[in-house]
Amino acid sequence: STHYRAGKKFPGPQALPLLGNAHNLLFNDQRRTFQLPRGWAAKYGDTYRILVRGMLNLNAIQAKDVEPLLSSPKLIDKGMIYSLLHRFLGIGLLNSTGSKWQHRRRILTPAFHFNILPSFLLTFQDECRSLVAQLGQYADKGAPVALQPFATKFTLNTICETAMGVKLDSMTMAEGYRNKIEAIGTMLLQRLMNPWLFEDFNYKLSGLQAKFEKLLQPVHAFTRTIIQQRRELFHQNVRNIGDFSEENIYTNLKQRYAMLDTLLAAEAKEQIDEDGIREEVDTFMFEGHDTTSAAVIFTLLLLAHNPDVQQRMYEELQEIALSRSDTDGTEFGQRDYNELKYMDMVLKESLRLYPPVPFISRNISEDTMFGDRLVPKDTLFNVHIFDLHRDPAVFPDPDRFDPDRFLPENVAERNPYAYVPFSAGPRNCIGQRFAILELKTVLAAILKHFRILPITKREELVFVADLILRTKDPIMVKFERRQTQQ
Ligand code: HEM
Repeated sequence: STHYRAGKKFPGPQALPLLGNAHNLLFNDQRRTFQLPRGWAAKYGDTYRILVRGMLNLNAIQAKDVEPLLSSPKLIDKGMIYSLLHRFLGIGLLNSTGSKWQHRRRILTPAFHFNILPSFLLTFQDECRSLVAQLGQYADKGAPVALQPFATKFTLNTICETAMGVKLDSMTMAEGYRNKIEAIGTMLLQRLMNPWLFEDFNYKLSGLQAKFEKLLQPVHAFTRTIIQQRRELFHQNVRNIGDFSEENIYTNLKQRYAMLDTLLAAEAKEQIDEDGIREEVDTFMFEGHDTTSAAVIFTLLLLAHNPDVQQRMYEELQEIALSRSDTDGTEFGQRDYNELKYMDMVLKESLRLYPPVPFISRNISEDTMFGDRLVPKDTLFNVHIFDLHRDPAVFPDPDRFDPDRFLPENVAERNPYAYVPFSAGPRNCIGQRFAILELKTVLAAILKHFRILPITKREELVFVADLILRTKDPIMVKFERRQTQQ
């Protein structure tokens, strides 16, 4: 077939007649499933192919093939794995395509404009105060901290308030909602790990479908209730304001702006209906919390092992605090966070080594040339961000943590597609600036109060296959109060 012939131009493990490479993929546990592509990346050192059910499956690990894929305005269809998310998220910004995606992206882009970020910053800082108080209790006891529950609670609270305008901590439903979101993640993963469960028929037969629906029901109901409550508030306000113009939505509301308000304004203009709003709100809740949580965890781990880097970040924070022109409050403003150039480099290097989204996937929607090789329509084209970020030709000694890799002069020398933690091109992460500001806020808050001491070693990390970069065992550090606090 076309796929078989096209595949011959790419290196890859031997494919068996009929089976293709199914024998390589089946019966692996999560740990081996994560390791398998790492081994292939090292062995082939170039985009490699596998054949699954007669379909060509290409795996890019270098900028030269990532660039034409991600920069293309045409190759924007997501891979089939994303269809597992349909029942949960509907077909929203993350997994829609074509004109629907374009329309939604146009509606939602203003919600992430840099003018909006300051209102989100207030929420980040509220949640940081609560996080620092919790970590302080562990510091005082000298007890180790397993980072995941703290980081996830922080990011889920933050996204709930910024996307939906709901403070989770104030609600009895909060724990329940958090637990269900986590259980949904676990079930999605279970399905991902067992390809025979991909078929809806098999999923139903296994009894898992019913269990999944039972989890989804209250989560969807929660989102729907929030939308209805917020719609009432929104229309009360808008009646006063008199129109739906953008500056009114963002600046004149009595309550803090939430992304949902942008969707409600679009609804009032009949650009989206209630199910559409729910799709987008659930998408933000899903995409916006686990990713950022992973970034918090791995950055703290790296800092625990690099006290000199912590010290430099701490000094930078003090420098900015001293040089501030707007001394109206004690908290940093958006401009102050923008000045944290060294912290920025540290974060970038952390997202290089531990990209929260280690893997993305596209369905090639038309025959396309990659260099001198034809990639036929309906090829599944994966980008292994984890391996791309460890290309030794671009990042020498790739496992070494070195923020200087992101000095402007070093960045200038690289192909920008060699480093894509937020993807790139038309389908890049809409929440990128939001995430970076959130990460800077939480790092600043933690470094101001604590030294981070190591417990888990980097060499001990055992990664497991998942939608988000995750380890088999908890990642632990210790927090120690700084003597001098300002
Ligand atoms: C460190 C944190 C984050 C990382 C590493 C990250 C990474 C990514 C990546 C790699 C993609 C491309 C996915 C693909 O091609 O399938 C993406 C898309 C997306 N992200 Fe993020 N993300 C982060 C935070 C966020 C936040 C905070 C939000 C929302 C508030 C968000 C919302 C989205 C959405 C809606 C998309 C789909 C965009 C589209 O297809 O038009 N992300 N993200």
